[in-house]
Amino acid sequence: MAAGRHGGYRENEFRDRESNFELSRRDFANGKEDYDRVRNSNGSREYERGRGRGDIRDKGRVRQKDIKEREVVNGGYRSASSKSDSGSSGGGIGGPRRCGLAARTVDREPGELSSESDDAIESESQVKDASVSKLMENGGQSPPPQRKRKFSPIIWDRDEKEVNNLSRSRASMTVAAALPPPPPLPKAYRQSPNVVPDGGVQISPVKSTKDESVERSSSSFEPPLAPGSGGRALSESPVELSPGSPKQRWGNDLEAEQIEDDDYVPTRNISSSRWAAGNNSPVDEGEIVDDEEMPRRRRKLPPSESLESGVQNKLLSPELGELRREGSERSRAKSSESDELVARARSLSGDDYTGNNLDKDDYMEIDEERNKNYSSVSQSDTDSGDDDDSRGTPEPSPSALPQRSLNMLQGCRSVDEFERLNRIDEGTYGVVYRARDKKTGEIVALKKVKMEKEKEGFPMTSLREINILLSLHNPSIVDVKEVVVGSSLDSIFMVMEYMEHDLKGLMETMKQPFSQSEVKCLMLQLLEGVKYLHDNWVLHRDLKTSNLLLNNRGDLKICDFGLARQYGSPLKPYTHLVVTLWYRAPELLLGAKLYSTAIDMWSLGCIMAELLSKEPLFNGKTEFDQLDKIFRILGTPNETIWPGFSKLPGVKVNFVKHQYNLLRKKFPATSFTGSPVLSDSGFDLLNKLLTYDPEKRITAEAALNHEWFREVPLPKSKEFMPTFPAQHAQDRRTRRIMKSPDPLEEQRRKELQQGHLGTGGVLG
Ligand SMILES: Nc1ncnc2c1ncn2[C@@H]1O[C@H](COP(=O)(O)OP(=O)(O)OP(=O)(O)O)[C@@H](O)[C@H]1O
Repeated sequence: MAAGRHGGYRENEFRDRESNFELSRRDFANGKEDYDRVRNSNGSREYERGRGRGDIRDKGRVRQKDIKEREVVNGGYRSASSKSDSGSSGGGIGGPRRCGLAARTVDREPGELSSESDDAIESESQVKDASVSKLMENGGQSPPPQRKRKFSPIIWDRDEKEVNNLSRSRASMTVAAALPPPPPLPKAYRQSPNVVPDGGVQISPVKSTKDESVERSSSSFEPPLAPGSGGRALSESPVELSPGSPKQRWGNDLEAEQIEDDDYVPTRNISSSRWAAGNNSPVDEGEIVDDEEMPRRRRKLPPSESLESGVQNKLLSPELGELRREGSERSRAKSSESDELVARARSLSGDDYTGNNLDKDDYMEIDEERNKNYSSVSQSDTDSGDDDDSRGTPEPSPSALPQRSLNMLQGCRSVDEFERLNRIDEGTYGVVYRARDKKTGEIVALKKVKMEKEKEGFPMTSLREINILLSLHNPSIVDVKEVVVGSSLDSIFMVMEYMEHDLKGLMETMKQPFSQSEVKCLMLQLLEGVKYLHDNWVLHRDLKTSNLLLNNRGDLKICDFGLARQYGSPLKPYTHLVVTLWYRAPELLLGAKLYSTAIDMWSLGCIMAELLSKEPLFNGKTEFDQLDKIFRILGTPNETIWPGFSKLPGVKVNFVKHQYNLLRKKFPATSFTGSPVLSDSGFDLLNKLLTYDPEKRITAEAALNHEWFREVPLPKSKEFMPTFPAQHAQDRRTRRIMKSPDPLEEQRRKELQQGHLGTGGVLG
């Protein structure tokens, strides 16, 4: 399938009248060849090469230019001290090798690095090329010549009543037998399955995505570990460490009181938890939690096979387990309760579970009534509500769930060990606070799981998010350090690294959009994160600018995995109501029965356009309006450019036929009107991300290799990215003037209207 993925794009995609001839001619002449060259180019991973090494000569040169130009760019630039933070993870984006393109200094933007010294540091780079994507490739040296998407995309048939009924009946075991086999994730696997052209599965050795160099590079961004901090890092920003007045104490000011009220949710007869019963009083302010005691409890798990082997071998992909194990201090520093939580969260979310490994004594007694209450966890194990896990993923028996759900939180620290500084934002699934770890002084973000909408148990979206985020380790994915609990078991917080901005909020404050070289820097990081996700069988399904965090060191990180999903695992119907409307792929809008990683790539196209123009590309108000906006800009698709289009459930009437692709008008090569300019190759990438046919849409890996990243202006180094005043003191909600419609709200509305699950699609 992947083999033909991009083959037809150039011939079939609409182009606007002006650019049509030129682009088509170029594309026809060079299209396949270009693409193959880009895809297969050994020297094409320049960005990754550049990561973590920093070209000193170039830096010096560019810095001077940077200083001259800093006035003209949004925000300021980091101080020299932060610039010198070049040993950091990734160290900044090195200048890609030009592969024959001669970059003129005059074409460079501030912070853009030359690739002149690439050769000189090549050998070093081969050691340091630690990005996960690189490591997924053969030998860590160069991409394999024909890397394909690993597994057939997902996949379901919403219309098949039989399937739906079976799903709903949760007769998972029997249904599973009739379904396609799961991705090969048996325990012993240390390999990643790749689809080969003949459709078979090719097993290629998988490298740990968290090898030492990754660790080295990522941890170099981290502040030193505090002695006795359990490996947690000290605050990255000492300014934040001003002693909090009593008013600042968590749950102590007015809002906090309110929050604490909110936090309090009846504990559903949970009486055996450490917080509810075992240790009745919540941990007092200032009280030091007995760190010794908690691990002791946890260690009842047989270490050899418990969570690490049981979970990590089975979950997202074998690599992840290795990642976590082979890690580094940072990985080890993660509390083992997180591991336990992962395992248990997984058990709750229906993943295969090695619960037998748990020492029975580790469980607490739970009466039958609790069992009843907690079986709702299983009931609510749906994908955004309308799908069902039962098709093939064996679920733990309801009677097992309560024990696990209770134990899952045992051993977690209390949220009282954090001082709440301010509320950052509130999303669909949780409120996010900025807080300070009282022990270490580290500034973190705490995402409180929203419970109020989940009458029937712990929200599965949150379990999934916790589960996935604790498993993923990549410089472009926000790091979840641990999970802590509030005054009741219903008050759960994810402790994340704190990031000063999200891109949506940031762009709302910027006077000018990001420059091309800045967009390249951001897109490269984003693509690396998405490639890592897709390589590890995860679809994000809600990529948008508000879910992309940026810190003042130029690091971009993907957050909000509430809608994320493993793909390739045995199967269940997935909702098409994922991805916030503005970033939602046309196949989802049209109710396609199959979807896969390509939906994330469409979102990336929308994000790239938004970064360049500072405006959302398609800001529809409804699904229909969204499609209409897309068709007006890209042309109305048809069978020629998108085979299978006419059979999509949503295509039940004739759409107005917009004949041309007008995208180039929005992003011209040159502009006198202030429109964002984009070179031919940049436009080519944008077009490939916004390709209608998901089979032809570009993959994250191919996008990373796109020539746009090798041409001038080169990607700006992270350390030369502009800095912006931290928005932490503000509630980001107040900055959010426009917010794209929320997919879950939309879903609820639809379900209410329909009274049942429709076939999906705008007209379906
Ligand atoms: N680690 C973090 N550091 C700083 N801010 C963060 C962090 N994580 C999230 N935020 C802020 O909180 C906002 C909401 O977070 P998140 O998207 O995870 O919540 P959500 O409830 O899933 O939101 P949504 O409604 O977008 O799905 C983000 O847009 C971002 O502004």
